[in-house]
This record gives sequence, structure tokens and C-alpha cells, in this order.
Amino acid sequence: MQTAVPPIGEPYGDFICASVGHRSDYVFEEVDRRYRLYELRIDLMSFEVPELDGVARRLSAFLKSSRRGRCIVTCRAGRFSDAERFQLLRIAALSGADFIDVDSELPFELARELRELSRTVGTSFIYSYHNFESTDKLDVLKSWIERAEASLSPDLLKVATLVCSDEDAETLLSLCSPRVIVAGMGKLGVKVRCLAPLLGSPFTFAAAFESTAPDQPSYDELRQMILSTTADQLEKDLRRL
Ligand SMILES: O=C1C[C@@](O)(C(=O)O)C[C@@H](O)[C@@H]1O
Repeated sequence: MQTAVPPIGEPYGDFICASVGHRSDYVFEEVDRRYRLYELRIDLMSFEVPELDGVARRLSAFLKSSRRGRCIVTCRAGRFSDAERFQLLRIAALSGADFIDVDSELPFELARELRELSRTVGTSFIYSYHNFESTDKLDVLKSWIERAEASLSPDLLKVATLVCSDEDAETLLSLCSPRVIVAGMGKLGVKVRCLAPLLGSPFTFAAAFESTAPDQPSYDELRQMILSTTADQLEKDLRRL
């Protein structure tokens, strides 16, 4: 039996991005030591100085320090206003973040400004779509991707949706490509996370510590699952979908 070889890493450092939330900024350095590719969910983390200025200063100092891992900075709606999210993502890009992840809920003009800035400073720009209630029909997701490509030309696109059926899993998996990251939320989404990097997505997401999305497995669990997926198993899973 042959083992499927996942497209390990380059140019992203890993085929799993370790997502960090629900911890304080004390873990930044530890995360950088442990993971080659990680996401800081600024909206979910606590900071020693919790005001915008304090968060921005700590984030900027960490990003400018000599890091070994690749860092994605994400700030989803909720804790900060859109203007504050824009500021934090802007500072992240200016401070040398490897990627900023801008979600489609941020007003388009702000997203466009961040896109332009990311080009100037050499930070990769991920544009992302989330649906926590369901998985949209394939044509809806494809048309979101087409519009995003035409208007922002992101370096990478990300689609994260709640997977409620095998059909949903198939929908997400059919989007996998070297520029499209997918993450399946919910129990049935775990299979999507496992198969996505094997089907050409650059990487997928797992939890560095506590989950940052419904039924998101831990980094170690998902890594084990992906590395033990044999070519036979992969074929069987795909046939079942
Ligand atoms: O968009 C994604 C994917 C995700 O929602 C997941 O399902 O693993 C986790 C988020 O932190 C990340 O930004």
C-alpha cells in the first residue's frame, strides 16, 4: 500500500496552519518556536495592554522580531470595529507579517487599501469567506471566488463553511487549488481538512491550542490524519463523496 505524499510546505512552510486564539499574547514566541506556519487570531486573543494601541505595539514588536515561522495575522469582526481591524491589519503588513487575512465582511474599500499596501510591502494577501451556518451551493462559492479574483487579485483565497453533508464536503473539495484554501467546519468538515492539502490546496487549518472554529481538530491530530491517509484511502473517500 502506497502512502500519499502531501505537498509539504514550500512556499508556505507547512500544509497545516496552526490557528491561535483564546490565549494571551505571552504565547507568541512559543507558537513561533513550535509551528512553521501559524495564524494569530487577534480578535480572539487577550493582550497585556488590551487597548488598540497596546495590541498594535505588541503585535508590531513580535512581527519585527527574528521569527522562524510564517505568520498570518487575522482580525475577524466582533471585538474591534472595522476601522480598528483595518488599523491592526495595516500595522501587521507594515511590520512584516508574512500574510494578512482579510475577510469579506470588511468594507470593500478598506480591503482594497489593504490589498494595495500588501503589494507595496511584500506581505501576502489572503481574502476569505466564511459561512458558519451552512455550505453555499458550488456556483455561489465559485462566483464569490471569481469576483474576488477580478476585484482584488488576492495571493490566496480562503473558503471556510459549515459542512452538513457529504455533498457539502464535495463542494468544498472541488474548490481546492494551489490558490484556494478550504476549511470544513463541523464534524463532517474534518474529512475536508484532511483531504484538502492532498487535493492541491496549499494548506488547511487546525488548532494550535483551543479550537478557533467548530470541530476544528488539533494540529497534531490533523497532521497524523493527513500523513496516514494512504492513496487507497484517499481514492475510497473521494469515491464515497
Ligand atoms: O478561516 C479560518 C479557518 C477557520 O475558520 C477554521 O475553520 O479552521 C479558523 C479561522 O481561525 C481561520 O481564520
